[in-house]
Amino acid sequence: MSSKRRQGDRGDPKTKKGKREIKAGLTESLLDQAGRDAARQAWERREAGNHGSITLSSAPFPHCVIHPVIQSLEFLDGLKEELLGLNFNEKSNDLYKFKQSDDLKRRKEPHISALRQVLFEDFREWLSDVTGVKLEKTVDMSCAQYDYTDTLLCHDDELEGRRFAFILYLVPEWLEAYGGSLDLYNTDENAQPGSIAKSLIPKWNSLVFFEVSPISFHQVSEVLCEGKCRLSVSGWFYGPYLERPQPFLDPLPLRSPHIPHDHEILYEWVNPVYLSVDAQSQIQEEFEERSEMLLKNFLQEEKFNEVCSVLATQSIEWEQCGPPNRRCYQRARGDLPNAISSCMELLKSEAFFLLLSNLTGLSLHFLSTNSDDSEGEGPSQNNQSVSEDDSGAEQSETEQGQSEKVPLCSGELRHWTHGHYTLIHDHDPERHQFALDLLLFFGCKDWKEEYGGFTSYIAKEEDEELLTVYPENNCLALVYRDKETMRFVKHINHKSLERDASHKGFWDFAFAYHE
Ligand SMILES: O=C(O)CCC(=O)C(=O)O
Ligand SMILES: [Fe+2]
Repeated sequence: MSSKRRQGDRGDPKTKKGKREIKAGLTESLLDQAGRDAARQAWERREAGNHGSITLSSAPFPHCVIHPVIQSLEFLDGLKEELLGLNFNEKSNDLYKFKQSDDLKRRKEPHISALRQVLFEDFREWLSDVTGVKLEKTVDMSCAQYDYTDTLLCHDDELEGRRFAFILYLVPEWLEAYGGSLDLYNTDENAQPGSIAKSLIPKWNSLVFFEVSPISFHQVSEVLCEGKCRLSVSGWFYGPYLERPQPFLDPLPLRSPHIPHDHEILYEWVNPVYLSVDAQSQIQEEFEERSEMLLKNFLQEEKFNEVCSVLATQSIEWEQCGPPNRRCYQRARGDLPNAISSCMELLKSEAFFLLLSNLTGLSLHFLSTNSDDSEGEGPSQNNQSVSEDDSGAEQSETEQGQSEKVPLCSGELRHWTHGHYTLIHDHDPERHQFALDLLLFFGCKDWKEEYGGFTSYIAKEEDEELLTVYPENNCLALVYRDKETMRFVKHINHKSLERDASHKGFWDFAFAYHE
């Protein structure tokens, strides 16, 4: 059957219903033998330079821009028309937001077929020759459309067998200010991305390719201009599998036991409606069922307002958190203004651990009545986590062989503004753990869902969304997360600046509590 299909694809187009053959010719520089030899030599020596329409560069990792790449401009117009006629699907997750066409592997449109042929036959042959990598015939290409606020955040493209990534740009005249550049990242001694080393502005009829490697970190920066469509065809060439180095592990956030503080601190800070025994047992019942809870107006109003105004007006030392393939936001450090450090203290206090135990049914304090030893079961057997099918069986596992477990917490004050996000990644030390997540929001007035900045909880492997927490003033979100649950904060896009052009964004206290 495959030979039949191949024949069908390649049947002589001139005679087929008398149609004119559509061919996408490559630029002279790619056909010329002398140019090819020069490019091969330069690639081998990692030498930057121009060879006709080919520009080779080696920093921050080997890549190449070919402009122009296709000889016939008429062909590209036809191609663009066919591409825009395809069905596009909105794609959105932690890493990206853009529109992707149906797979181009089997499309029969004449220009798309011709492009497939020229890229995966003629160009692949050139690429193989120049780079010395034997490339397979595997076709992997799709069409992407990035509009206002779309982005593809920092990633390395690594997947078994991918050796070269390519992108053919079909964009109108493009300016740096439009965003949508292909940014290439520097990497540090741990092969983690840092700053942006180079931004490539997309150009009509240009093709970029780069070697996929453990350091080929890149992003499509957010498109900042309304009404501009960044259209491209991209994909990968496959070859022999390369060994990957061991992944870099993030250090585990520092966890500490509660700090001594009696319940006075609760009466000072927390809305009294959450302090009555009745309210707490009602909340606990609901939490045990749903594993999540939003407590509105959580702090007393004056306290909330005080923290808000300090956040907005007093100087706080913010540290940029990375690496960009994992996160991008600001974390408070150093000496904090009084109102802020007192709020931190509240969340770390013994009284607060007990309050959380009462609100959730988790055993975060030895005085909590939640450890149902009498039934001979683990402390929180009755707590179903946000991932549905959890039996809670792993609860009895001891952590790092500790015989006596002390409830612990870690937490930080974070600032969220345009361009910030967190990503799900395989080497998150917080993954595969049970935890009670706490988020408490400030400065979110008029924040809209379309800005991003919400926290999404998803089930591992499936892209199924379990729960989304939207930033909301003085709202305390509690989520019991299990080993199968992952979370991310959605990229905050350019629209967020319509709310406050001064990049104020919002703030949250983000804590995790472990039984
Ligand atoms: O469109 C671009 O410039 C890059 C696309 C990309 O990195 C990808 O699709 O993996
Ligand atoms: Fe990529």
